[in-house]
Amino acid sequence: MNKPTDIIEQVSEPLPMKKALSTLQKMVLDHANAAGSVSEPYLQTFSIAVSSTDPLLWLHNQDLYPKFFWSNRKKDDLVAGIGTADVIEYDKTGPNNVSFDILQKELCKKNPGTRYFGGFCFNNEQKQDEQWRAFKSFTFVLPDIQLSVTDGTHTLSCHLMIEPGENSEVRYRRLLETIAKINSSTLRDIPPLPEINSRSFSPDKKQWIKTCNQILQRFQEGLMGKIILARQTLLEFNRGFSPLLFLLRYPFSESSTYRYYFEPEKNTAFFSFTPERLYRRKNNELLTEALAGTCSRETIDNGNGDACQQLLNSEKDIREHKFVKDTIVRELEPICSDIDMEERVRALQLNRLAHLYTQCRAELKPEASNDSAVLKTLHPTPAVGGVPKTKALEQIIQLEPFSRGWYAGPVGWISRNSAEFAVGIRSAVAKENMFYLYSGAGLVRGSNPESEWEEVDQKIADILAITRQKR
Ligand SMILES: C=C(O[C@H]1C=CC=C(C(=O)O)[C@@H]1O)C(=O)O
Ligand SMILES: [Mg+2]
Repeated sequence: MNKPTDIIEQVSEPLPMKKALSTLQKMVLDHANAAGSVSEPYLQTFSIAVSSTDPLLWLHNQDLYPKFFWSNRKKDDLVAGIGTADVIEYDKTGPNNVSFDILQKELCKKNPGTRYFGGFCFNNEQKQDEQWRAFKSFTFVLPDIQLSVTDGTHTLSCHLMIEPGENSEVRYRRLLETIAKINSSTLRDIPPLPEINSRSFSPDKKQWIKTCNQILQRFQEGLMGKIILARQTLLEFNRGFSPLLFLLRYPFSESSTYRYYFEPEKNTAFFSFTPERLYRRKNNELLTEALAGTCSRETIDNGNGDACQQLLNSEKDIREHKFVKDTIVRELEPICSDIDMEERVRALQLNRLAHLYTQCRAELKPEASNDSAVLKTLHPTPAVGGVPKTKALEQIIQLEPFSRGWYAGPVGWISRNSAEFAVGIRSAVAKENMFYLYSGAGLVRGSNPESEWEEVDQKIADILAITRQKR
């Protein structure tokens, strides 16, 4: 057998889904007959062009788990995946750096020429609330089957991982059974969401204001420069349903956000509509950014004002942004040979919000051209943590009345030489009929607790609007 990743591709005109599935089965079967044993992890990828299919609808029509979905901001890289050909996961409390190293080490062993999709919790030192149980400290999945859309080209692939000492025949048989379970129907029926029974906030507004004032006092004492405090909004629906409905109903065509979804068990999922990239790496080339400082259209001139202009003139938001920008540059210095952070701050217009935004390109030193080094350096930026970092992280655990789980953690994909991680904000974790929404706001000297409460409301407004759609 060849090593370590074999890519078996059938080059043909795009086939309709049903035909593509049966052709994939044939390709797998042909290789199953030549199977042998392996001395190191061996990965096979089979792929075939398939005719245009909406990956979210396709995912919605499947009844296999886990499920995931990824779309980058430009929407030229979409992937829907199901099942596990392989998983790299970890579930012990401890420093984030340990998690990053473990993922890196396991990935190196497999050296995959294809992508694993997953995420990390925000702070693995924190004991997590029950709704996060299925997500673990981190989970990265190589799916059995995936439908990807890259630059408009649709590809159906399946993966097969054989570990040393494993019976490869069993693996092939299992994969063939999984392909046989794929539903090729293109049903477009997207049911409305059920009714909401109750909604509650943690902390409530009174407690939020009290905590913010405590923090403002710390700023006065010169103990801290910035901290991001988050809120949890709990929605209780009158019955359980597929959280994927939130993605199917998200008005994404108008917004330049990532869309991330991971459903490890049926109806238990984490999803995020985040505008924020943590980084994109290709070999030693790194792209990252500072995104912090917010203005919502609704809050100026009844929605008629220019949120971008307002933001560029806001001294408090510029300062809030600068903490992130300066920290990124300072922390990248030891691991980069070249850093090019944009001088000028721009405003980025989203659906209802605008953010201050600066892009950064950097070249990683050879010894730091790996994702563990980059994750340790960048996560969490002061767009979700604070300054100084360690102090802010301690305060977050002490002051927030819930655990963050994967909220604000790195979510995305990783492979042998490249990776892309978004920051899992504007997110929710769903467990049957309970949906926990998370969002936060950066506090700096001069922040107004009431306005920060409203800023968080605006940040989850896109998700909440979906619950009000009638059909
Ligand atoms: C922490 C969040 O947003 C961050 C990203 C952009 C703007 C932010 C702000 O202006 O406070 C936050 O730092 C969140 O949405 O949960
Ligand atoms: Mg802000």
